[in-house]
Amino acid sequence: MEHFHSFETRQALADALADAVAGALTAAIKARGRASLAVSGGSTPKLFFATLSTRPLPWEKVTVTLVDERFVPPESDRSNHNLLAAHLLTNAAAKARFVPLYHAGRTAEEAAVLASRETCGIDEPFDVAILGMGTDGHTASFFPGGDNLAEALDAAATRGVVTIRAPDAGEPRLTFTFSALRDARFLALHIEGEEKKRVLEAARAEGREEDMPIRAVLNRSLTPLEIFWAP
Ligand SMILES: O=C(O)[C@H](O)[C@@H](O)[C@H](O)[C@H](O)COP(=O)(O)O
Repeated sequence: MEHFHSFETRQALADALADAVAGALTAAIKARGRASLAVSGGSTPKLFFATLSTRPLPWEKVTVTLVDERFVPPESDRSNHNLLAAHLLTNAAAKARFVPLYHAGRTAEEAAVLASRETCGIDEPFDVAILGMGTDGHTASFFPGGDNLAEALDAAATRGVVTIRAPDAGEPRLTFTFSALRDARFLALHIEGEEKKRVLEAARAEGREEDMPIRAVLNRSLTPLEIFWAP
């Protein structure tokens, strides 16, 4: 099941997505005293992050982590941690607790084990998970041709963080498994531009998940997928 939300501008999308996320976090805090938010990196979410960061929430009760991370130090301009530090974990949201996936001085595999351990203290399921999508149909770090794709997409796999290496991924990646994302209480896909809309249409057509891993989310998520799109 999915709902498609279309906006005239990227700022209107950022406002609406920030409202929806703030609402979901507020509801979680009311129900359980705390909230969790897993976000994706890449270039698309900057405006949304900046907008969300100013929302007046009890951010000290919110734990933020990454859906996926590039295996680079946080100083790198390829780092999603770096992106969050600059755009999300600032303003009111500077009070949130951030749990990184990257670990210095470790192999990617060791970092995945550590990240799985450190993030398993976060309530399951995530209150909010926001996904992005690449024009090759990847989401999170579920890349076509990824060496660990079968495990990453296996709904029965242990929830946690695994490594993925893929020809188009650049550096090795750390990613939450599909099993850890598909039941988020609020699950959104944030995409912008006509090209990504066409890619989404192509993913909705029959085909193998391994070719366009976003299909796993479209077809097998346990929560209705809220798709936010602007030109
Ligand atoms: O670290 C990452 O690269 C991601 O989390 C990834 O899944 C991203 O959401 C898509 O690649 C879209 O990226 P863009 O927004 O840059 O198109």
